[in-house]
Amino acid sequence: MEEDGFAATKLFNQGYSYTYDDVIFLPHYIDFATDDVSLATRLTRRLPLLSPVVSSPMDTVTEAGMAAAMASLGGLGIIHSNLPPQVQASMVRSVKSRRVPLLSSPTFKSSEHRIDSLDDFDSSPYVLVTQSGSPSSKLIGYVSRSEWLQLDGDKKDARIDTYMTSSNELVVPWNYSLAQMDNYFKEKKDMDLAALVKEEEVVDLVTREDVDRLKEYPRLGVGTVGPDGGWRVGAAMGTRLEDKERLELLVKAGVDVVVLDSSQGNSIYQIEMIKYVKGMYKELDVVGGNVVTAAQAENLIRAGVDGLRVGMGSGSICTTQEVCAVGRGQATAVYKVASIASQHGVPIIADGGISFSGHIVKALVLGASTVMMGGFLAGSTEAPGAYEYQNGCRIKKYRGMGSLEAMTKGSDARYLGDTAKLKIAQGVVGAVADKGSVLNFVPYTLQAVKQGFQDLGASSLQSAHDLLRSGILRVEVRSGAAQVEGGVHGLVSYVKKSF
Ligand SMILES: NC(=O)C1=CN([C@@H]2O[C@H](COP(=O)(O)OP(=O)(O)OC[C@H]3O[C@@H](n4cnc5c(N)ncnc54)[C@H](O)[C@@H]3O)[C@@H](O)[C@H]2O)C=CC1
Ligand SMILES: O=c1[nH]c(=O)c2[nH+]cn([C@@H]3O[C@H](COP(=O)(O)O)[C@@H](O)[C@H]3O)c2[nH]1
Ligand SMILES: [K+]
Repeated sequence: MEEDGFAATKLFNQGYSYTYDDVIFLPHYIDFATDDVSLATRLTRRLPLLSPVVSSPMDTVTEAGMAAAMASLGGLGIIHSNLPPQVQASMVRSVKSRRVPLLSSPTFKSSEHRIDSLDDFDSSPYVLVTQSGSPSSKLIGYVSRSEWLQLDGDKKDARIDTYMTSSNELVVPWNYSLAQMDNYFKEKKDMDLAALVKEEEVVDLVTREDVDRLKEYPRLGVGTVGPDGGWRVGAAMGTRLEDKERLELLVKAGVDVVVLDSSQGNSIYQIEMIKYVKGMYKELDVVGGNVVTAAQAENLIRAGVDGLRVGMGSGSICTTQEVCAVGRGQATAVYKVASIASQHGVPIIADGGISFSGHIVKALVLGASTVMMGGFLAGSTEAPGAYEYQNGCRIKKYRGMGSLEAMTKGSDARYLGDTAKLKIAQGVVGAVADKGSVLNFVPYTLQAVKQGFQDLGASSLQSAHDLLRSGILRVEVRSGAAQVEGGVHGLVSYVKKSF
């Protein structure tokens, strides 16, 4: 018999380090509709997700806004740790105190205060007025940016209570969903904002305009909701002594999972930290990594991890393979680590190197339970930072956590900044194009992933993994020419619009 394609085990045991673009799956048999594909999965042993997508713990990718949006999509955000532990913990709290994927962080004032300048409206079109001027007291009114701008010069400097709109009707429960917010605004025709209140504290405000914008995007499902009715959220931490204090604050804030953030997780530092976390906080799942080999994975599994993060040097901003000559092609890394982790029931996160939906299909079929993305999400509205213009293009900054710039900001200690003077970057600072809201492009991306699964005859992640391991699903390596052929070619010009 002529062999038609290869079983994955044959392909990945030939001494090559393959990346996603090197490999291609051969189609199998379709006996179900695209919408019958379920991408439901687990991030860790005990954390179920409806969508297999996770945002990277990077300071240009995941803060509270991204984490809330990822949770609303059924995925999860991991808040980076390149900031003081108190600030990271407050972001965790912020994500967990809302059920609409919006974050506006308004300025709070008391009625005797004055509005100093337009800066008070930087983060929100409204300033909220409470009895004491802090979020944890009774809401008595608000001032909108446009109203304040229309005031005469002198009036602008007057006490807020001389011109604010008084209202005691603005308040809605913190856990109102988008649909409930929409109903609220439909009923209250003359109201353009509502304040989310949790345990006597104003956690944020939602405007009619926000809700109308979100309604334009693909419909959200229930999202990743924890037992307390709030979004679930993860946080990154390191393996130093001071990270134990960070961990305590994160746990107090209600963090659902912690990720030990390192490029080479198979270290005495990480193994000790895994044991510490598992010993101290039995209910908390911990992700170890990064790893790219079975031996690394086995060590961390033995130490007690609940999930593994896979990838070394595959990230779009990574220079680790160039600088340190260590790493692995991401397709091989995912396949090899999944082979061992699946025997222990430990889910793996394929981290880095995702540029489009096909890469997600490859990662998931090769054994990952979720994909972690940095660059793919960094140009979105929800990523931290403001848009800028570069050569006429609207962009956002995206940088490696091992870039000199990110190290200087905060991760200095981890880079031996405390003991060594010679800093070596393992990442770059760059920019990515504006992609709009993740609430828009992620659902389309996931629909494309479902189409890939349908072509492979896999109606779920488990079924894809079974087809691959049994050798029914056939794989091949693409030659350089096959990769060119697989892309758009031979055109003078074209426009690529995917949805
Ligand atoms: N996935 C990837 O390919 C890569 C990711 N990165 C990202 O860059 C950031 C930093 O990664 P790393 O430099 O690997 O951070 P890291 O914190 O693991 O390591 C920094 C240095 O500190 C040392 N160290 C850690 N804990 C220690 C302890 N308790 N006592 C003494 N020394 C200790 C490590 O051995 C290493 O030399 C992370 O956000 C990571 O995700 C960086 C490079 C590659
Ligand atoms: O070599 C590196 N130097 C860095 O400075 C760096 N910062 C982040 N990361 C890793 O890259 C992942 C994101 O990759 P993508 O942009 O391809 O999604 C992330 O999730 C990380 O695993 C780094 N790797
Ligand atoms: K790279």
